[in-house]
Amino acid sequence: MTNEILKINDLNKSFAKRKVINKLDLTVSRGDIYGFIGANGQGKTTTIRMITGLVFPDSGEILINGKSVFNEKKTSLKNLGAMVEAPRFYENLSGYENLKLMANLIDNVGEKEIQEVLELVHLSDRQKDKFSNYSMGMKQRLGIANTLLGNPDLIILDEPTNGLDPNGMEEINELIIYLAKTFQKTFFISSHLLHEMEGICNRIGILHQGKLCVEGELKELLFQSNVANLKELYFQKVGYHHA
Ligand SMILES: Nc1ncnc2c1ncn2[C@@H]1O[C@H](COP(=O)(O)OP(=O)(O)OP(=O)(O)O)[C@@H](O)[C@H]1O
Repeated sequence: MTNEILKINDLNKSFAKRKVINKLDLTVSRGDIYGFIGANGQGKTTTIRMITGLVFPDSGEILINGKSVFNEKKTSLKNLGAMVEAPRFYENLSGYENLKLMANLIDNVGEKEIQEVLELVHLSDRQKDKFSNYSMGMKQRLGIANTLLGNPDLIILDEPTNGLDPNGMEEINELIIYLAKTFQKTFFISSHLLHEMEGICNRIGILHQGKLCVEGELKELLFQSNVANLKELYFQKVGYHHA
């Protein structure tokens, strides 16, 4: 078992003639809460869609636990749970019914595990409510419950706190930290919310112009760059542009 749970080597992706991802290298180690940070349109979602096998790169390599997402798709993706953009569920089904449908797609996931993941995200007592009646925070938590089905080691969350109020954000952040500490889950979280990321991530990578302009342990990066926080680090590395 490799300590590098996610490894991206020399990844490239263009749409029409626009290069979005340009020689991207990235490493996530087991146990990290990794913040994948970048401004709007820098290619975070595109990268995540490539990691989850939804989009094909032009070239390069993505390994999960040392297994290629493109050459060994089934084995590599078995160890991955992902919530890409907003979680998509059936509005007229309950939270439970939605999870049950997702669980049916995964080998060896039964009733017990569905109830366990609902408990973990604090939705047990609302599992029979229709998804359409859930608050945004509840919808995100159901999305995270879905990523936990099948007990993967690596969880990818694309902007998990986008649109949530401070209380909803705190709930999601606490849940991520709890799952990482209690079940040794590794998280790869994309966001442009610097303060949020600083609060939960041990390691970060800043995506700028298609590649990482900085990657490493957050505390070390702040120390080495002689800055007080992630926001200062971000502007030091990326620069400040008037819109
Ligand atoms: N299928 C597609 N066809 C053409 N262009 C695309 C496609 N998907 C993404 N792009 C373009 O690629 C660039 C990166 O988009 P992406 O959604 O990956 O960025 P992002 O960092 O996730 O941004 P945001 O924070 O706004 O979600 C954008 O310019 C976008 O318009």
